Amino acid sequence: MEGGGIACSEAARWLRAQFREPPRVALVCGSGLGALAEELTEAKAIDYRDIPHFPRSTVQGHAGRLVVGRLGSAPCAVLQGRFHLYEGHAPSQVVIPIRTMALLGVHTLVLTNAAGSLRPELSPGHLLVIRDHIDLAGLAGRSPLVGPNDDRFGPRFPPMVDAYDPALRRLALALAPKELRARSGVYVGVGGPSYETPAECRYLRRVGAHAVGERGRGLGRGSSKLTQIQPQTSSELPQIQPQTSSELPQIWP
Ligand SMILES: O=P(O)(O)O[C@H]1O[C@H](CO)[C@@H](O)[C@H]1O
Ligand SMILES: Nc1nc2[nH]cnc2c(=O)[nH]1
Repeated sequence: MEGGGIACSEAARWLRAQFREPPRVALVCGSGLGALAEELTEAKAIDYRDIPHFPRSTVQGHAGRLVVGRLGSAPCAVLQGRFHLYEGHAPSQVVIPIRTMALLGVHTLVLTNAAGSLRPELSPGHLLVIRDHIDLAGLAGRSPLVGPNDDRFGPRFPPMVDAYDPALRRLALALAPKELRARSGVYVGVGGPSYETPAECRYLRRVGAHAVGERGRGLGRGSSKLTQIQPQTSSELPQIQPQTSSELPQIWP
C-alpha cells in the first residue's frame, strides 16, 4: 500500500461511485470528536476498511468511518478518525484520506484534533485555531512530501506562509461559542505516542508552541485546523502559575 498517485486515484474512483454527490467540504475528526458526523443529513457511512488503500484506524476514539452527507446546504464529508505515524503508518499512508478528498473535489478542509496545552492559560475544553505549526517530524525528513512530487497535490517546494487559510481562521474565531475561549496559536507536531516530559514541554514552549500533538495538516489553500485541549498533559503544567482570564490576550502575538 502506498500514498502516491495510484492509491489515492483508485480510492477516489471507488468513492465517486458510492455517492450521489461528491463532497466539497471535508472535516477530519480527532480523538473523541467523531460525533460531528451526527450533524449531517442524508448521510451515508463507509468503513475505512472497505475503501481501497485506506489504512486501518487503530486509535481509541477514532471510529474509522467516512460519512458523507449535507451540512446545511454543503455536500460534506466527515472523516471519523485520522492516521498517525505512531500507529506504524508511513508518512505517505497518513495522507491518503486527505489526498483522496482533494481528488474527489473537496475545496475546503477543516482538521480537528485533541492536543496537550503548553500554556497555563490554555485549559481543557478550550479551542485553539491553528495559525501556524512546527512540524518536527517533517523538519527531520519524515514529511509525506518526501519522494517524487505529484503535481496534482501541489508544487515540489510548497510555500508555508498562511498554511492555514486566514479567512477560515477569522471565521472560526468569530463563530466559536464564547465558552470555548477560542484563540489562535501555534501547534507543534511530534511523533508520539508517549506524551512529553516536563523538559520537552519547556523546550516546545520556548520555541513558540501553544499546543502539542501528533501532527497533520491539509493541502495548500482552503484548509484550517482546530485543536481541542485535553484534560491530561505533562505533569509539569500544574506547577505553572495560571494567569487570570482578564490578562489573556484574545489572540497571541
Ligand atoms: O485527535 P488525534 O488526532 O487523535 O490526536 C491526539 O489524540 C491522541 C492521543 O491523545 C493522539 O493521536 C494525539 O495526537
Ligand atoms: N503529544 C501529545 N498529544 C496529545 N494529545 C492529547 N494530549 C496530548 C499531549 O499532551 N501530547
